[in-house]
Amino acid sequence: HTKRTAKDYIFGKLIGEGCYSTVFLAKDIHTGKEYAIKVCEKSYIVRHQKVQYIKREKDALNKLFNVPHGFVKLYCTFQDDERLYFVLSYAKNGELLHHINKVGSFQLNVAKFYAAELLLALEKMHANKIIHRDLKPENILLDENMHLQIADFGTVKILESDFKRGSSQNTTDKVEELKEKSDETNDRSRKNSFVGTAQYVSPDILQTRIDTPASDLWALGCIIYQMISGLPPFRASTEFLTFQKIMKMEYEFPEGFPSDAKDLVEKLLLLDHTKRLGANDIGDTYESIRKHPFFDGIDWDDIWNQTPPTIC
Ligand SMILES: NC(=O)Nc1ccc2c(c1)=C(Cc1cc(-c3cccc(C(=O)NCCN4CCCCC4)c3)c[nH]1)C(=O)N=2
Repeated sequence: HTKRTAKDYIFGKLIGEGCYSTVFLAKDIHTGKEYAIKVCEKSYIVRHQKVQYIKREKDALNKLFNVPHGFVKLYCTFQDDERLYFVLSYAKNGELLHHINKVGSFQLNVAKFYAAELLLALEKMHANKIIHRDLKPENILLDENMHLQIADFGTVKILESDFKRGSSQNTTDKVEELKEKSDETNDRSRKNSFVGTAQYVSPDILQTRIDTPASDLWALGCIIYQMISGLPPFRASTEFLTFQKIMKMEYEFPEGFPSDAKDLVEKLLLLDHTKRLGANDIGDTYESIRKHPFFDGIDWDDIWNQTPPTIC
């Protein structure tokens, strides 16, 4: 078909907001299919030097298009004078964060299931040399069958092709962005979820400005902790105090936190990214994490075909 424009869609409710984007539910007038259309204001992107982030997001989504499970898909892009449009998968059951908050915290079998799907998605992302760098329950979606889809690749880093797991690359862009967001947050309404980002950001991004897939393993540890306890491990009233807690490893497990889960989280939430479980695994799978007792009973080859456990 001819190149789509905004006129080919009926725009519905607002279903997401980023710091430089707004996401709408939309219906294709020709096919009746529902999509999530991410709209970015060109003026904002240029003014805040986000052009490289938009390009990286498109590159990452294109690289992941043929991965059958675990990610929202980018179907097409188009633009008009003022905006860029990304036509993405609509994950009907919304954000993982909504489901955690709705029930307070997940039963162990539910947390294990979604931690396993998240690990498989991380394996595929990292095998494609993509580091997400902003994994959090707001960016993890559930599709109409309640399977996991990672969204929002606006802060990804795509590593050079000769990159080997266990190594890292220097970068300065992420910390500048965090500072910039924090500056923006100071001088405008707290529209974006910058505090949420602070709660999952790894020490390597905060302190050493190192880009490593192990930053996403840190976020995995935070998300497993949150699915089981209901709250992220590092939380404070401001971004700065949250950063302080992260750098001082100031977190604790609530009474009754399952021991296998506690052991896995402790092996992921390590300041030294090279020591995190999985950081030195070779090949395209995180065997040392898959083999952890927390994941006992997971059928890694069949999980995407299974009916997810009911969240209750
Ligand atoms: N920054 C980004 O790139 N953000 C993105 C990108 C792609 C994308 C994205 C965000 C999506 C976010 C999203 C949000 C929602 C959503 C938000 C609010 C309400 C609902 C909703 O009521 N869905 C119907 C079923 N619900 C399910 C949840 C419990 C209540 C009933 C869905 C569904 N999907 C999405 O579906 N696809």
